[in-house]
Amino acid sequence: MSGTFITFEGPDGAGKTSVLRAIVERLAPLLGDKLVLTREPGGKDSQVAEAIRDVVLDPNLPSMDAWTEALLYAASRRQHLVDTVLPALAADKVVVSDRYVDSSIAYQGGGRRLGIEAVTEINQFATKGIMPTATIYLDIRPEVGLQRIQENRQDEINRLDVEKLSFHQRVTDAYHQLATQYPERFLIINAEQDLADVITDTWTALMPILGIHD
Ligand SMILES: Nc1ncnc2c1ncn2[C@@H]1O[C@H](COP(=O)(O)OP(=O)(O)OP(=O)(O)O)[C@@H](O)[C@H]1O
Ligand SMILES: Cc1cn([C@H]2C[C@H](O)[C@@H](COP(=O)(O)O)O2)c(=O)[nH]c1=O
Repeated sequence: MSGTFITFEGPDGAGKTSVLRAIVERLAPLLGDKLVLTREPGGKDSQVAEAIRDVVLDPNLPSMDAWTEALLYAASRRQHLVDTVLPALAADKVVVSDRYVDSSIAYQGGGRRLGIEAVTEINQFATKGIMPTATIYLDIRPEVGLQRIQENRQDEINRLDVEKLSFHQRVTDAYHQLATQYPERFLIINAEQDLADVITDTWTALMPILGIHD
């Protein structure tokens, strides 16, 4: 793996989509076709991973078993790695992914209470241990993120958005545990600030990783 792999993580409503849009606008003129923006579950140019996304996020499938859910996320991740991430890294590109393994550990390990170790193990199998160079973590209290979603969002509400606050609190607790465990990889951004400040802090954190000088 010779390129740079950056992931964005955070609870629902943290602002990943909004921040990523602004960061990509600034990065695109600098990196051109060296920049690959993708997301999970699913992913750019990954038909199979996108098909799994449709199933795993479908609000009409409330009977889905929690382990089935964890395995589907891991399967989607595997396919996305093979189709998109690994070829781009091999071509020395910068891959920016909206969510990756940490989401499974936080949502399925913490939120669904499957346990951090078990979910890490499933994902080790799926990814062969490929981890990002850096992870931007948009830190927000779950109640603030959920309120943003309720107040503002126009797009679809998925199976996890409708979970209770206690679920989202466990997700956030698991993220904090990961941030403590991997302090060098996790770049923590205060996502409760105004969007412009969140974007500035994210850009400042990314610059040294990407070798960009203002
Ligand atoms: N810093 C901010 N302050 C206030 N509102 C914000 C901020 N960042 C994003 N929002 C708003 O909150 C809502 C959720 O933002 P966004 O979709 O970017 O979050 P997200 O992390 O991608 O959410 P999800 O993971 O649930 O898709 C949007 O309506 C967006 O305009
Ligand atoms: C990768 C991944 C995602 N999730 C959850 C987290 C979110 O609620 C949705 C994705 O929605 P987004 O708004 O498009 O980010 O899926 C998860 O539970 N486990 C995962 O591994």
